[in-house]
Amino acid sequence: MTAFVDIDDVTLIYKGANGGVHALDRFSVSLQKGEFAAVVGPSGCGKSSLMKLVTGLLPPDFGKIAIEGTTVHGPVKMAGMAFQNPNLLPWRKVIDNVLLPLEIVQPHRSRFRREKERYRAEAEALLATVGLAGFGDRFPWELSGGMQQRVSLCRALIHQPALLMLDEPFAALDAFTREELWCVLRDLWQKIGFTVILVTHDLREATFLADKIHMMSARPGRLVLTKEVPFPRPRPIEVCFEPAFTDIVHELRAKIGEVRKG
Ligand SMILES: Nc1ncnc2c1ncn2[C@@H]1O[C@H](COP(=O)(O)OP(=O)(O)OP(=O)(O)O)[C@@H](O)[C@H]1O
Repeated sequence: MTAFVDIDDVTLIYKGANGGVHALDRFSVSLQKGEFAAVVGPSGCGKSSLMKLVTGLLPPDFGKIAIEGTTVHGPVKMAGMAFQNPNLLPWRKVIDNVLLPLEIVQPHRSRFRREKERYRAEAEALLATVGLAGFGDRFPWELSGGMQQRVSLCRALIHQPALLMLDEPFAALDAFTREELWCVLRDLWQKIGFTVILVTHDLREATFLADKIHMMSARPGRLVLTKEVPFPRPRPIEVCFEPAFTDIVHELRAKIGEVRKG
């Protein structure tokens, strides 16, 4: 079966003085449509760089990336993105933050004025799905960090992207809110069925959410391990307390400890 995302033998070197920074080295991973993949690895190993390559914000020096069989040569419109910082525009109401990509990305952009009411209804429905019904008219600064991150997920998904790219989206949240947001993401993914690449430092997060966990070496990032997570779907949060879950987290932690030492 053709991979939905095919990262094929990519190398990335940031040019600069002293020979530049060798960020990724011959990295290959592929994802099937609808798959949930997590990428973990030591700090600075090239995880965010990989996200930039997959979304077409940077070209690889060697190797190639293809999405649905088409080689990526520039920004990938079918991707939604969310980061550690929710990056909401403080002068726009929550609903207008969620609607922002539709004002930018075609074909929505040319329809936006004419069909604004329909788009608003879709945004309200998405906000309700993440537990923010009735919050559309608030401003971002009236919301907690966890609520802002829910808005950021809605903004990433409003144009119905086939691919969702998440770069440590829950890292700044407290442990309890983080687990709530894991469940929000799990439910959105199960309901909508997009493909996900999640970069995270949190091995419990990766094990709870992902179908497969890809571990990178210290820089330059190479693929050192792919771990399939065997727990059936839908996964209740209680799975995190099962011995088999803890075993996987320990196994990953031990491996990261080894690769950090090089
Ligand atoms: N624009 C850039 N120019 C030069 N070097 C860069 C640039 N962006 C990243 N790097 C370097 O490339 C390497 C990989 O960075 P990257 O941000 O991809 O790592 P990361 O795994 O996401 O890090 P962390 O886990 O700390 O967020 C680092 O050594 C970083 O300093």
